[in-house]
Amino acid sequence: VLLSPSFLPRLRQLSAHFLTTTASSSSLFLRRTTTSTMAAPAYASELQIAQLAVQRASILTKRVFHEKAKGTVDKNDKSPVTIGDFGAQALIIAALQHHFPEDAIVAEEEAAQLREDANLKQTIWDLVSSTKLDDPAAEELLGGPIKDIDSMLELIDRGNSLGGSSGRIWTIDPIDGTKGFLRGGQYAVCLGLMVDADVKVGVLGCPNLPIDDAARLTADIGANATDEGRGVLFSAVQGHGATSRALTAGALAAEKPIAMRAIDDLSKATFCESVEAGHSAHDDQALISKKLGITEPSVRMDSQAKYGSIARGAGDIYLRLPVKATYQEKIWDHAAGDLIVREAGGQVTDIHGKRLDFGVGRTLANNKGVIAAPAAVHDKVLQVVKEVLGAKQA
Ligand SMILES: Nc1ncnc2c1ncn2[C@@H]1O[C@H](COP(=O)(O)OS(=O)(=O)O)[C@@H](OP(=O)(O)O)[C@H]1O
Ligand SMILES: [Mg+2]
Ligand SMILES: [Mg+2]
Ligand SMILES: [Mg+2]
Repeated sequence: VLLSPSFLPRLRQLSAHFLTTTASSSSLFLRRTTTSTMAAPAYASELQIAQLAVQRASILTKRVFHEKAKGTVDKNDKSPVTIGDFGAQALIIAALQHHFPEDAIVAEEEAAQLREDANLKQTIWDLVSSTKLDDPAAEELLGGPIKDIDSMLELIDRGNSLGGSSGRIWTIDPIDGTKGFLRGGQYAVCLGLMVDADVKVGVLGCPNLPIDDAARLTADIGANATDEGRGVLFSAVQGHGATSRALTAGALAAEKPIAMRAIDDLSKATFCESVEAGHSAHDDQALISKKLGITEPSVRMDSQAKYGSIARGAGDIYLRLPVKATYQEKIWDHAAGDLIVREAGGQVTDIHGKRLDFGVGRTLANNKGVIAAPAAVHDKVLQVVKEVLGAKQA
């Protein structure tokens, strides 16, 4: 039984519990916990695989980021998708499939367009098949390379789950902030695990954010910026706090706990919002900020890098007020960020004060907009949001 093929994934899953990385070395070490009865930390294996999978996918997105031609195609909804989005999704799902083959996956992209375009498919395959972690043990832990081009397409389409309120469901945004990615700004590789609709693990790879948690919040990475001093991996496990570490190309770097800034005077707060005016209502957000007494201009930044930034105290408030009443936010745009902010001492709700409900499908159909702020001041921010939006409707 132990050596039967069906047992292998479970065996890998178990062994991952006993694998841990060390900051001082670029390789993974097998480290046994002291007694066999000692419980592994909650979701330790899921966290480690998620972090390494996001790191590996980030290597691929960085390669594409530095290319002038990013292989952009338009999706049905006219939003852009690049070879980086498809490639990163394939690599993340390959690692999840290797370790947790029974789990459902809700991912943003699908392979339909690639099946019809041989060149596009080949370009992505060239990229995917030549991207690996530079630490052999870590790469092997993720299951190594994808077998062939057809397997790659199948893996991309494994992300087609409809989601729901029960069981284990991963959610992936292979490149969040694709428009920022194309503009040369911030973007994030996002992965979350929900169990019965509750986010248990959240990981965000932000290749263009400064490694330094104390760096001033800025969306601008500067023309001709290099990767020097950039690249952060944010993580959280429910009930275990949030951390940041340098994003590497191999084994995991040493982690540091992160926390939101304690702000007693809201006028000193910094708030961040989307770059695209079509994604959140800049005018309403400006009014709210003014009513809160905030004097600093907002920092406009693409992607869930906003959640990571406020979680480490580089900013304080993230407002995402709806532009269109009909738009439903996607679960992959929020799951990891929601957990990371809450584990860092924040609160995240919609504009009605409801927690984000990840259990109703691929979208946040029960929510409108997002307000993320330090727990102590969230109510005050919510109150002002309600005043401003209420006055508009009156
Ligand atoms: N109309 C509308 N309203 C709200 N949100 C929308 C809308 N259209 C798209 N999207 C989603 O926005 C995701 C990017 O969010 P950002 O916060 O990065 O926006 S912005 O680019 O900075 O403006 C973006 O994620 P990616 O597609 O992964 O980039 C979309 O899922
Ligand atoms: Mg998109
Ligand atoms: Mg997104
Ligand atoms: Mg995306």
